[in-house]
Amino acid sequence: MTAIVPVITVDGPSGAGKGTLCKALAETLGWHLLDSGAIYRVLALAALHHQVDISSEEALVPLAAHLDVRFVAQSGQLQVILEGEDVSNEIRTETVGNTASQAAAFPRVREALLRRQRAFREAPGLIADGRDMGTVVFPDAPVKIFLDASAEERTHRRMHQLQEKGFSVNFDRLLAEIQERDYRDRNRAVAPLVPAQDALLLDSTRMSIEQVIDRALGYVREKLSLPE
Ligand SMILES: Nc1ncnc2c1ncn2[C@@H]1O[C@H](COP(=O)(O)OP(=O)(O)OP(=O)(O)O)[C@@H](O)[C@H]1O
Ligand SMILES: Nc1ccn([C@@H]2O[C@H](COP(=O)(O)O)[C@@H](O)[C@H]2O)c(=O)n1
Repeated sequence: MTAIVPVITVDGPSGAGKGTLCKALAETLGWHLLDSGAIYRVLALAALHHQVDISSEEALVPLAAHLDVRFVAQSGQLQVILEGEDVSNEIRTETVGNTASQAAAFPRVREALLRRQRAFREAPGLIADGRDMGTVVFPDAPVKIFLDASAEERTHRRMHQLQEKGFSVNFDRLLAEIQERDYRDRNRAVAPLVPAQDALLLDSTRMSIEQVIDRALGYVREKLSLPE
């Protein structure tokens, strides 16, 4: 009999700190990492590159089904390769994030990406970062975390992140973009951003990165009976 590979799901809105927490969990436990948002972002970028109409589910489904994307681990970073080109930085803009969220609202687009995401479930375990990891993609995951923070705090975090990369950012415009994306992700008909019923709710608004990691790791160890 094959053992079921354990999954830890971390869902939440943009800028809540999911990627940061997931990376720390993956490194500490030595497990695999799925950044499902990167898949939606790559789809958005492919649509922009190939002038595919982002408002057409019909046009997006074949693109999603045949998406030529690879994730390559290099010096502790995950490189995202689309059609042979390194797009790791290009997919991180708010424009691509917003386009991804429009494409992600289509049920058949989500369906086309489902198997690709589930294929990341490999021994010894998987940390899955996204919006619907605990509710749709891995509903049987033994550990689920929903990581949140206020929209203002998430905007501050994103602003610092973008400024560090040399982009100049307007707080109010960024907040409006984040709120627009939140609204779309939370209110779509399929796989909306909601906590799984059995998820630990973690509001990181007033928590440092270290506090979030400590709290999450404590919860994971308790749920999976792992030693300290
Ligand atoms: N608890 C925290 N306190 C302060 N800054 C944080 C905290 N958690 C994460 N950050 C910072 O906030 C920024 C966004 O974090 P991260 O990329 O992990 O968010 P995310 O939820 O994965 O966002 P997205 O879904 O858009 O990819 C990063 O610069 C990160 O260092
Ligand atoms: N499981 C997921 C992951 C992401 N999305 C959509 O993609 C957008 C970009 O995601 P990031 O985590 O990289 O910011 C996001 O706003 C969602 O619309 C999704 O639907 N499901």
